[in-house]
Amino acid sequence: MKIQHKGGLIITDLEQITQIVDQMAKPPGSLGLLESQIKKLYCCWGKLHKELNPCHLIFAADNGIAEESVVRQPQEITYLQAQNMVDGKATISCFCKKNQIPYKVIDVGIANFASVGYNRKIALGTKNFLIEPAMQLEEYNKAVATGEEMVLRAKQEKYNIISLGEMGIGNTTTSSAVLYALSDIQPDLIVGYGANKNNPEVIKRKCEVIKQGVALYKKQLYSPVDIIRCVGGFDIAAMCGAMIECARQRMPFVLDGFITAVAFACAVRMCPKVKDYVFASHLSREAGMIYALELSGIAETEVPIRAQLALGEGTGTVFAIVMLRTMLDAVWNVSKISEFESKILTIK
Ligand SMILES: O=C(O)c1ccc[n+]([C@@H]2O[C@H](COP(=O)([O-])O)[C@@H](O)[C@H]2O)c1
Ligand SMILES: Cc1cc2nc[nH]c2cc1C
Repeated sequence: MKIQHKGGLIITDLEQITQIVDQMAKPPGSLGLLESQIKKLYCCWGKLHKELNPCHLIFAADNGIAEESVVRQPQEITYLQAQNMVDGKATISCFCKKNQIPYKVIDVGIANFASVGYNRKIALGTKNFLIEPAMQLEEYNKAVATGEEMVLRAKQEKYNIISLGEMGIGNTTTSSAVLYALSDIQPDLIVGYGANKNNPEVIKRKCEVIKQGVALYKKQLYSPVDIIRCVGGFDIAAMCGAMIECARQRMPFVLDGFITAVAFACAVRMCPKVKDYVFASHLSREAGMIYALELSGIAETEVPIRAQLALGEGTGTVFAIVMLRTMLDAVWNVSKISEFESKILTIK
């Protein structure tokens, strides 16, 4: 890897990137996690970029399991909120616009005959996994291919970092089911309120559904592919495909909350080098978040933001992008500590 720093210095490895950050006029290490993140960013790219050029991808889909009383929200909200995103009227749209982050909404399976954003609709939602597998292998493959396609497009469009978000009523249940099947961590630890804050009935029902669903397919769940296909969702499959494509393209990507973290846990199992490209953004309020991160080897200390967020859509990623963008600018514009020395000598 060769990176050219201002002043013509050629940087050939991580040690030298470290040097640039350490040479900034500040006490060594005083920018904490931002320092290690910026070093990781350059390792991902393997070349000089002075600007962060982010693209935010939101995968939207419905989940058949929503009909099992695991949510209090009507399924139609997936369609309506995805449309709000496209129309600039969702939280993620406002967050992105305010921070000059282009975003794309990709319909991978909203349960409405009309499509929203990029039409990559695979079906009108997945199936209810208490009755039959959430999706067929062919459908899983289509979702993964859509994730890959969107990352390849972003690469061609010269974006140099991807952030991921999702929208789908019922997807905290599919995510907990996937995490349970992947890890065997007990459901009561990894089930949260989702979009139904402080509703204990929902938690109880989610735990039952997850145990029952995973037991139903026990003999088929050998790999993350089987798990996503049987109890997951199109959004999880698409994000998994996107993350693996990011690793192939040397494209760093930013996680949001629980659903993205579960997709990541699957992606890492399938392709361990995905871990070299991931940036966590926040610690979602959803109970399973910490377990999903831990399972995929991300320590709590690597997560920059704790703000009790639990919205999804990729809202937490926006703040992580702003942090990275701000730090990148400082790396190239803060003067060097060595410049103090010459000035002090001059004064003397
Ligand atoms: O990202 C998270 O951590 C997160 C936590 C709770 C809820 N959500 C969002 O809420 C929806 C899923 O909640 P639920 O209760 O319908 O499973 C879905 O659209 C997610 O984007 C997201
Ligand atoms: C209104 C609403 C917006 C959302 N955005 C992501 N998940 C959501 C769930 C609901 C219910």
